[in-house]
Amino acid sequence: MSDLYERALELDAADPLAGHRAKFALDEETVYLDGNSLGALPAHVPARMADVIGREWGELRIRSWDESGWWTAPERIGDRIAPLVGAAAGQIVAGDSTSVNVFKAVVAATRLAGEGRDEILVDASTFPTDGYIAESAARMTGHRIVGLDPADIPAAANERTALALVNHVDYRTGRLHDLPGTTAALHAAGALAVWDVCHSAGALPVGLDAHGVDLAVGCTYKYLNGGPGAPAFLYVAERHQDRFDSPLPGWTSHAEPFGMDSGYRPAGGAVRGRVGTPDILSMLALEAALDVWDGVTIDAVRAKSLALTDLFLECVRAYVPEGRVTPITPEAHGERGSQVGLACADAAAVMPELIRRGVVGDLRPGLLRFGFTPLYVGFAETEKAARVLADVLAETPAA
Ligand SMILES: Cc1ncc(COP(=O)(O)O)c(C=O)c1O
Ligand SMILES: Nc1c(O)cccc1C(=O)C[C@H](N)C(=O)O
Repeated sequence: MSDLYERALELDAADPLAGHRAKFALDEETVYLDGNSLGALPAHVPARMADVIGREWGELRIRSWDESGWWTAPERIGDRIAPLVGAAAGQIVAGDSTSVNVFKAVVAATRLAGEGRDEILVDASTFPTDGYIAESAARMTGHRIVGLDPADIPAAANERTALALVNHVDYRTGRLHDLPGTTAALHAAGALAVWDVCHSAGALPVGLDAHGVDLAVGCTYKYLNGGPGAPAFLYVAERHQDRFDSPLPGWTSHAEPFGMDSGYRPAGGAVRGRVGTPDILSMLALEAALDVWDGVTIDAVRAKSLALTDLFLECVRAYVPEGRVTPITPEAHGERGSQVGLACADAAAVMPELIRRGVVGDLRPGLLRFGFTPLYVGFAETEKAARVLADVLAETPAA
């Protein structure tokens, strides 16, 4: 038995979150390191969905909008997400996709920023959808996009900056960007901070309220385990809500939606971020999935996430043949999210073979990406993943 394997067993034995794995539909043979793309299914969700479909839809039908709480689900679920991202109640609404919420947030931020600020700073390494949407929003609002390394955004913010749209964790490298410092620098320049927290929500403390973030968007199908295509969420800080002017003012964000008024009058609070009819089945699957967080602190999740990624990096260094992979995830804890990216010239051949052998990660161009979900990933399986990776690389000729 290797020293690292023994250490992994000790870490599992001392892991305060170890018991949470049983809440998920996972098999013991697979090492699932793809929760940063699609979180695992919480085991109780199918029974809840059978009730939603069979009774709420099948028997109550239209009455469920009121009697089963369907109508208020977006803001109710927003309040369940809120503590996980450091937000007080009443500031988050669940619904639509992340892409759609990026659009709402960027356009609304230009309106909050007011006249005379004609630049939108965008994280140049952003997940593509944010860049595409920001570019289109900028064309519509008459702003100019300035693409920057997130580390350079604080120094670049000036009197022309309306907002910056930044990813909290880089989807490729797993680098954790400086949310408090960047937000403070943007505010000092009179600009707004819009954060994409897709890769940090449910993985590490975000502190939206504590750090004075203006607007944020995130998805729920990764570390929040909401299911494929689960609704995203939009955070609008309370201080901005009265002036939040949505570019998609659908009827469900109206102050009196069933008044069927031909003139738009926005609802107060987070409801103002809604658009059209909520996707109830996905929404209620997400709501049920959030039960796995009962009694879990995000600090405990963060501590385990760092221990998992530390162990994985150490095992990769110890086991993997020299020169075949290069970690692109920062070593410093303060700069690391909950995933490890390994640059690998042979990634396209290696990842399918890894998956065939039961180690499920993600393939991105030239990159092997492994996500660590502390609620259900253990230490011994993390050590095993590095060992299997080493075997696959040893058997795969270098490109
Ligand atoms: C940072 C980030 N933003 C946005 C998205 C996707 O947006 P959408 O949920 O609209 O597909 C992803 C992943 O798919 C992502 O990683
Ligand atoms: N949203 C996804 C999808 O609909 C299909 C496959 C993967 C995804 C992802 O979430 C990708 C992920 N955001 C990434 O960081 O690469």
